[in-house]
Formats: sequence, structure tokens, C-alpha cells
Amino acid sequence: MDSVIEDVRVRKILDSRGNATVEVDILTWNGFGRAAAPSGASTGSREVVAFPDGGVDKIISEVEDLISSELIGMDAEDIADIDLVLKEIDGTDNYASIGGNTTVAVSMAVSKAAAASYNLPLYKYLGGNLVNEIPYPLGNMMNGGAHAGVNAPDIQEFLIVPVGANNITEAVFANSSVHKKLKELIQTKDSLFTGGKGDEGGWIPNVSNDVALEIQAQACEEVGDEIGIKISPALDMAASEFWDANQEKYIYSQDNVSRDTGDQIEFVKDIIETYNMIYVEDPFDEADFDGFKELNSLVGDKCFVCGDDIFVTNKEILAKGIEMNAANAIIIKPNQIGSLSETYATVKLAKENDVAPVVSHRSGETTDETIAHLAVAFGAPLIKTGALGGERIAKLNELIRIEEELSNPIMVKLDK
Ligand SMILES: C=C(OP(=O)(O)O)C(=O)O
Ligand SMILES: [Mg+2]
Repeated sequence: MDSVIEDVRVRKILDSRGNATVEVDILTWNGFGRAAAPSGASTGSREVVAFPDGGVDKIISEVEDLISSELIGMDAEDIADIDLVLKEIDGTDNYASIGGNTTVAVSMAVSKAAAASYNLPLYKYLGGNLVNEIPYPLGNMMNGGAHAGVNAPDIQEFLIVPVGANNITEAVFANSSVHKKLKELIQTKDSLFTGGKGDEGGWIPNVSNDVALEIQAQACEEVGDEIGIKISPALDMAASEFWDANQEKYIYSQDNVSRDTGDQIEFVKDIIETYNMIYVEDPFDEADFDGFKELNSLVGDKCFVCGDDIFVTNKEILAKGIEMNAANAIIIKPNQIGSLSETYATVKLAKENDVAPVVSHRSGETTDETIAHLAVAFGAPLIKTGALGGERIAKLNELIRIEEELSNPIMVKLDK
């Protein structure tokens, strides 16, 4: 009774890139949940459709009433049933008619409303009373590729993990210290540096990929020494973005170098070993399961080899990756698959097979903090949600609040 849905409201709001996205309010008899959908720039080709033609305006004029009339009277606790109803309303297998961004915002808002109906925070409602592990934040330090402008590195994200941090506060401030240090270091290498930042708040340096890798490592070391904890470098290469299918090569335009798959395997392995990278995401094109498999067999014992565009949070595609041993980590972005229950199914399969779920933001974000709760509820070892910027700190500051609420919080144990 407490969680029976009484009203559904859908509105158009801004995302961090200035594009329109959808925010959904769910009102129950005794609760309220609000969630907004993010959006990607370097999207995997097998992600569900974000919005149909007509975008958010069409959702508000044509879809909102359809969803409200089905959901009002249902129990917000029955999230799996509600996700099925959304699928039925959509009627396609990739949310092409009402948009995965619409369904994911409804699905997350419903679960938040259910939690609020019983006066529980979402992480506890979904994860249970014994949940006490906090994920390490993968902080975004420098941006290139599709998240930056011309002259930036081809590698999309230069990331760090403060693996020695004892709690989330120490972790997020370690990340912001490295971000500050990098500004100084970039200025020594790039005389034209204006202090510009990319979509996720990392600096955009006008330097080669190699120079960016060097200063990333230097910043980790110097700040790590200053504050007395180990900080490890990490990458999201987003390699699908610079894979040329005709030439069958990865084109590093900033360095004037192209690499075939064999060269790319060697190049990435060398980076991982030279810089002791703890995590490398999307080092190959989204279709290259063999490249992933080869790299994972070479470095998977010491580094998270993580698939984003290749798996798109899709359980069936992940199953193929597991069968091939293509990766030991998977990015979890709820709007890649369109609902919370489908997201959970993928997380469950990953965990059952020792593939680490890495809960992630998108490059276009809002101040919605839901993924902080999902990361804790799912027991994710890592959360990827930037380091700075209002839409990024919304999640990081929520983790600080969650840690404060837990009776016996510990940082999750990373097995790398
Ligand atoms: C967050 C990412 O970018 P986007 O949201 O543009 O896919 C990513 O590639 O991991
Ligand atoms: Mg990625």
C-alpha cells in the first residue's frame, strides 16, 4: 500500500552538455522518487536507442500519458513487472519507440520511490542491510577523443584510482589533488594550454598520447608521495572511436601513427606494464572480441581489462565475452540497456563469473546521484563518475554521505 504509484510526471531538463534529457518523478502513497537519464557521446553501436525521433518533446506529448496510465495503481516494489510493462509499451527489442533513456529514468525513479516509501535509502533497499563496501572512484583527469576538441590526445580518458585510500573522502580528495597537479604539469608541456576541460571535467591538453601518459603517471606519483597513499593510473581508450574499419587500423592522429590489431595489443600491453595501469577500458574496437581475449590473457592477472562499447551492459553479449574470457571487468551504464532489472541481470551474470562490474556515468550527465547507490548496492569494486564538475560531484558527494550512514563501512578489496 505504501508504495502504490499514484502519479508519474515527466519533464524535459538540461544535461551537462546543454542537451535535452528526461527527468521522471514517481509519487507513491508514502514516497517519492526522481531520476534523470544521462547520455553518451562515444556510444556503443549495440546500445538501446536513447530517444525516438522527436526526442524528449515527443515523450512528453505522446508517451507520458501512456506510461502514467499503465503505472498508476501498480506497486513500485514490483520493479521487474514495471520494467516489463515499459517494454510492452515500447514494443521493440531496443526501445526504439519510446527510448531507453525514457525507460531507464522511469525504472530508476520507480525504485527510488519504492525505497522512499519504506524510508530506506536506495542502496539499502536494493542491496540489503548488510551492505557495507564502498567502491573506489575512477577519477577522470584528462580528456581526449570524442570527449574533447581537436588537437587533444586520441585516448579518450586518462583516469586514476586512489587504491591506497582508506575511505571515500580520502579517495575523492586524492583524485581532486591529482587533477590540480595535472594542471601544473600540463602547463609545462603545452604552452598553449588554456585550462580547457572536456565533457567529464578532465583537462584537455594539446599533447601527444605519450606525453599525456607520462604526466598522468608523474602526477599520480607526486601526489601519492605527498599524501602518503598509492594512486594508480588507468585509461578508457574508447578505441572504437579511432578504429578505421577500411584500413583495419587504429589511427592515432595526434601522434601520426597507425596500428593494426597486433600492434595495438603490444602497445596497450606495454603501456600497462610501463605505467602499472590498474585498469584499461575499451582498448580495442567494439567488435574485436579476439583482441580483448588476447590482452586479457596477457595482463588480466594484474589489470582490469574492461569492456564498455563491446558489452553495452547487455547480458547476452557479456555471456559471449565470458565464454571467450575476453575481459575481467564490464562497464555498467543503465541507459545502455534501458532498465534497472536488465542492468541488474547483467551485473549478476558478471559477478557470478568473476567479471568486475564498474558502475559508470555517461559523458552527458545531470545531477542525478542514483549510480552512487547502485554501485554500493551491487558491490561494485569501482565507480566511474569523473572527479570534478557539479554533475560528477553529485555522485561522489553522495558516496561520502552513504559512507557516513553505514555502521561499518570499508573500502572494497580490489583484486588487482
Ligand atoms: C562515459 C563514457 O562515455 P560516453 O558516455 O560518451 O559513452 C565512456 O566511454 O565510458
Ligand atoms: Mg568507455
